Amino acid sequence: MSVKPRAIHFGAGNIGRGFIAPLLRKSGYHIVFTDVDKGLIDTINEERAYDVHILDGDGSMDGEKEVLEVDHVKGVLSTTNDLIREIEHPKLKLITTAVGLPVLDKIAPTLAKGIKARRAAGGGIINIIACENAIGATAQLEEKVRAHLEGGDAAWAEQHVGFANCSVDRIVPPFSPEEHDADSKLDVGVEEFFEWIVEGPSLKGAKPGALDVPIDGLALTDNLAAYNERKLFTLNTGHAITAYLGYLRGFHTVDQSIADAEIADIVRGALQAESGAALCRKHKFKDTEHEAYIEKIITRFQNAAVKDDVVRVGRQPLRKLGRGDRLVGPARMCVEYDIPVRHLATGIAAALSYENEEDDQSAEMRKAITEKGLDKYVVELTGFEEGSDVHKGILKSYKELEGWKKA
Ligand SMILES: NC(=O)C1=CN([C@@H]2O[C@H](COP(=O)(O)OP(=O)(O)OC[C@H]3O[C@@H](n4cnc5c(N)ncnc54)[C@H](O)[C@@H]3O)[C@@H](O)[C@H]2O)C=CC1
Ligand SMILES: O=P(O)(O)OC[C@H]1O[C@](O)(CO)[C@@H](O)[C@@H]1O
Repeated sequence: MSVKPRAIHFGAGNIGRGFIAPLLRKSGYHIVFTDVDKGLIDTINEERAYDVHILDGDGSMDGEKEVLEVDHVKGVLSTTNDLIREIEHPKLKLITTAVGLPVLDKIAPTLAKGIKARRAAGGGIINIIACENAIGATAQLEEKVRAHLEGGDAAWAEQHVGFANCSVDRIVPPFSPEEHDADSKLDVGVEEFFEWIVEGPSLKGAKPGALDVPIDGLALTDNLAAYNERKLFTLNTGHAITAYLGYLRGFHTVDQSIADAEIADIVRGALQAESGAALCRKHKFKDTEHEAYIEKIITRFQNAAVKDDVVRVGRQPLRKLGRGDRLVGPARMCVEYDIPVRHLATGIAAALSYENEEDDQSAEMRKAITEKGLDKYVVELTGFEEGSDVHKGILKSYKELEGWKKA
């Protein structure tokens, strides 16, 4: 008897359609997208399929290397009871999310309601994986879901719902169907590279530590912390620095920015001698392998076919300046290992210099710098003491970058 497993994916956006769904579909899952965007859900239900354009080409086919179809998809609005019925569905095996970290708060009550309904319907085990750019995103979601469960429901969830953290890596910027002569506005453009690493021991199922229906392209690990930090403090660190410095220089895309020799030197300096050195010390990555990992990432930034906007990559600078996030996080790790952080300090200063009225966090940051003064604000944001080497380095770079703005 065929299994026909089902998966619900929260957030039918770029990562959902361009990364998670294609892998699930290839592995035999039927995908139910759920989103707050009614227009998007209606389109999914009208079209039932879309194409994923692999943007790693040589310039022929508009920079496209391959086009892959994702079919058998449907959509339900996340604000309706249809979603609860989907969570009850006996063939449901997996729930994934890619909605943005702050949105996990909003979906947690719905997930808890769905879990209660699944228990009442006599449903079986499911696993939940939050595919967001943050360390421990699923653990954060789990805590929020559990806050809405009590008594028998909480005990049932303990036995029947696995919450597994993961690291997700694929560059999926907004895609223009018109530019690519694409058939559907659901189509999405992605780089060829992807990496999805999931914490195996947290998964529940017939075989502990594994999914009952394995996903081709998903790797399991019992050491997620290392891969999570490797990805966030390399890909995201380099990407953010490239974006903020590029923005200051007036570039529009990541590939334009990384083609600037000075920017590329700063990014390499931050990733190799600083975050890379700390990551290798902490997680015992081999130097040569880590160097190759960095170089592969720089090649990915150079991919002109994805046309990744620096404004997208730099979005929400205050989140990116969080103490555990991609800029301050690796700098703090370097300090722990006595590694000087000249280039990371420049990256932090570039984020602090980000001036884009259309980004609420940029506006909030500019206001705070004016009201509190940069010295104090850097202490508040980063936790680095006033007068420490890193603190001084950030202030010095911030001044130097003022010259970039005028250039
Ligand atoms: N785009 C990328 O290259 C990558 C993104 N990520 C992470 O994936 C997450 C999603 O990013 P994108 O796909 O780029 O964003 P996106 O904006 O393209 O998609 C997010 C989707 O979530 C939906 N949504 C918002 N609130 C919702 C709610 N309450 N319930 C259900 N759906 C809701 C939105 O309507 C939208 O369709 C973020 O955490 C991002 O950091 C991670 C790796 C790569
Ligand atoms: O999605 P965020 O966290 O705002 O950051 C953008 C980053 O996420 C990615 O979309 C994928 O990791 C990168 O392109 C970029 O570094």
